Amino acid sequence: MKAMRFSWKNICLPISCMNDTNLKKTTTNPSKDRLLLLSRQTSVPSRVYLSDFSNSTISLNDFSNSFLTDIHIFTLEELKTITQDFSKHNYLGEGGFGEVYKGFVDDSLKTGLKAQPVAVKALKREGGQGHREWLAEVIILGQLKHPHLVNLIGYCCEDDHRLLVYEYMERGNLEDHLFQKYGGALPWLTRVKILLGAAKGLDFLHKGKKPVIYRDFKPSNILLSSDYSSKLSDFGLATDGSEAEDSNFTKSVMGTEGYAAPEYISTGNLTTMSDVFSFGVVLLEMLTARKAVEKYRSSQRGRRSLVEWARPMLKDPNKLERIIDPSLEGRYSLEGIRKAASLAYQCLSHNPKSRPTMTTVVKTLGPILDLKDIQNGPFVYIVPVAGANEGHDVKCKDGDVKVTKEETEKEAKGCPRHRAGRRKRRKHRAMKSRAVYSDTTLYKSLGTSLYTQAE
Ligand SMILES: Nc1ncnc2c1ncn2[C@@H]1O[C@H](COP(=O)(O)OP(=O)(O)OP(=O)(O)O)[C@@H](O)[C@H]1O
Repeated sequence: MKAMRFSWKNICLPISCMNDTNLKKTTTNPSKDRLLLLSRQTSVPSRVYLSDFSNSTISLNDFSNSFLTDIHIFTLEELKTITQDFSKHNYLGEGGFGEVYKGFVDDSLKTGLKAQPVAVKALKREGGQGHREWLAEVIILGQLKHPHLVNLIGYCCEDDHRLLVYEYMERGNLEDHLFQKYGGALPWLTRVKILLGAAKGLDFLHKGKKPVIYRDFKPSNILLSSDYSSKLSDFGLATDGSEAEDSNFTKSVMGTEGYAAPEYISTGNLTTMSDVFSFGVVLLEMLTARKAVEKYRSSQRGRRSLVEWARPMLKDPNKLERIIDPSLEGRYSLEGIRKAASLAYQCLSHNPKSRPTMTTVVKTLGPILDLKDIQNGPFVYIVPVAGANEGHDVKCKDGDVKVTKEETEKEAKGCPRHRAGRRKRRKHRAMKSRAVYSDTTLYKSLGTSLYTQAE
């Protein structure tokens, strides 16, 4: 999905990817001196930060990439080969950075390269923001390795071409699953498992000496493996904490509408608590299967914030079930839902200091995964709502189209929906009906590791 970014910072770092053959061994630039020192290190190097590059004309190619962990440098020709010249058959999608293609690598391409499918992201060459984003991905993902961060396998930096090569994630991004682009509605425990993994990824980022602030936490940036293990991707907007000390670092607000913390939008002050707020938004999306920002032609202002709409109901046990994704068909632990709603409420606090840390979020979500008092209803087919964000208004069982009770209640509570063309949409949806699997079904088919806390 292309992000709807409400403001865009375009940092042009004075960095070149061309070899500087005249590079002197000592400079008057402390950042450059630090980089040269790091480049000569043979033992385990200390971490390199984004700010190390900001005042420097030094490039990644100017010194050995000793600080990058297991990162391969590819030529453009090699990446063309593995993606069949970026053919449309290999096309996976497009985001703000550029297009993404599937490829396959093995050690015939580079010695020591594990045989595996990969995703190759190619920077839009006309896009202004690209170089800083590309660099952030290489610097951060090239050094930080964790089971819940997508693995960066390598990069290409040739003339003005900037590409990134990641491990391939079989199930694509969470947004497509949650909003039912394909597959059945995600079962409750799968949602918890995905959230827990993503929370662990954020917690890891926040725990460093200089915390990494991810800044763009949203479902399209959470990738899923075959067993629904989640990994954070898209580190283009991430900041490793070093930039705040840098006078060149602008305080422009970046991110995606609906996910950014209110204090960050109003002051530009970015903290780890901004990520916690975004996590709360995604947690709310997982509970409701509604998008952070919903657009309505019929409503007065034309758009509605999920957070503002749902927040009052999160702490009211009598109202809570009204906002829960009806396609779950009640197949969830009520205690788990209540705990998750209470956690979302805390994450979405206006006061950043009242929000929990990601460590607390992980500790709260873990036990919810163990609550398996989940009802198993009959096997039903759900007709997904267009974008699943206009209200879960239509449910199809045995070919019937019915309007659910929730729909009536939601409308009564000021949750507007499109009326025009509804019949037409139902027909269209009925053709694309998808099965809803119970958690138990997935548990069996994917093995017992699915809902256990492996890491
Ligand atoms: N490692 C990967 N494995 C499999 N699919 C991927 C991988 N990385 C990206 N994709 C897919 O490529 C498409 C584009 O992803 P990308 O991360 O560039 O953009 P986005 O996150 O959808 O949008 P934005 O950049 O605006 O946040 C998405 O469909 C995504 O699921």
